[in-house]
Amino acid sequence: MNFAKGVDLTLHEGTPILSFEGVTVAFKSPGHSADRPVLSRLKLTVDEGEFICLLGPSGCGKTTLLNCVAGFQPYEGNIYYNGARIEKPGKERGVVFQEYALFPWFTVEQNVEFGLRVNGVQASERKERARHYIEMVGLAGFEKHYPGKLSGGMKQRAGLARVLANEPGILLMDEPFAALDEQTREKLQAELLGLWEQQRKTCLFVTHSIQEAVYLADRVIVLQPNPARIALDLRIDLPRLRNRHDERLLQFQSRISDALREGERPYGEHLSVITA
Ligand SMILES: Nc1ncnc2c1ncn2[C@@H]1O[C@H](COP(=O)(O)OP(=O)(O)OP(=O)(O)O)[C@@H](O)[C@H]1O
Repeated sequence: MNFAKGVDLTLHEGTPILSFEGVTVAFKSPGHSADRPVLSRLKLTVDEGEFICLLGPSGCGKTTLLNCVAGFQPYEGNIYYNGARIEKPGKERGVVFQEYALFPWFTVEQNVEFGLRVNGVQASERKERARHYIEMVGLAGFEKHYPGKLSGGMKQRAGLARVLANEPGILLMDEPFAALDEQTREKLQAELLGLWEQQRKTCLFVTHSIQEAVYLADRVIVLQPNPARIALDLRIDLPRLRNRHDERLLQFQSRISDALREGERPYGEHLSVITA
């Protein structure tokens, strides 16, 4: 796999690709007659090629937001991807889950080919694309292995290859490395940036780790709950690959940590919305 050592990957096109306009999602809440809003009139714009990390306390609505973009979650308001309102799932929006989402009875190769088969891609192209993406994520030689024989990191590589093979324009990643040990997680973070350098796909990446967010993102967005609001929208304007001990990275971490703590104050004590 290609690594992006020393290359400035911070620049992006600056063209909006994804926009949220007044997005509201409310769920039934036990014991309450009215639905409880998780997202309320949320506004957000994402530029093409931008790598965004979403952080926020558990239950604040990160997955709900991602699910809306994936087309899994009905919502009020509008979310436009590439000019079209998102109404349902589409192969231009690829989702990478924490739990790998591999079929245990399929080999790596068959898992990677699965989405292509569903989308009617011809056998010869399926084989070629599977080979290409399996190699890209560093799993060449493991094509015939079943997921049960792979480590957590390898499973997530296979999960990534499966999504990349559909050649989506945007990657929606919901805590994809959360289940991995720290060493593997750090390795995959660097590898993901290597892939991102090659492909420059827009990424929306949910994480609970401040360190992961500042290492990966162009922009870190901190959400606060009830309903989700953007408490911080912070641009991490440092070249990649970043040194995890860089003083500037630590300063970004402490701003994010402050924004997360802000939500722990009793209602009414909040400062106004902070932006970078
Ligand atoms: N289908 C649903 N029906 C009812 N409530 C739901 C549903 N999906 C999510 N919720 C509620 O909406 C809120 C936001 O959930 P969501 O999973 O988006 O949060 P999150 O920020 O991703 O949390 P975590 O960090 O723990 O994964 C939670 O209170 C959750 O219980």
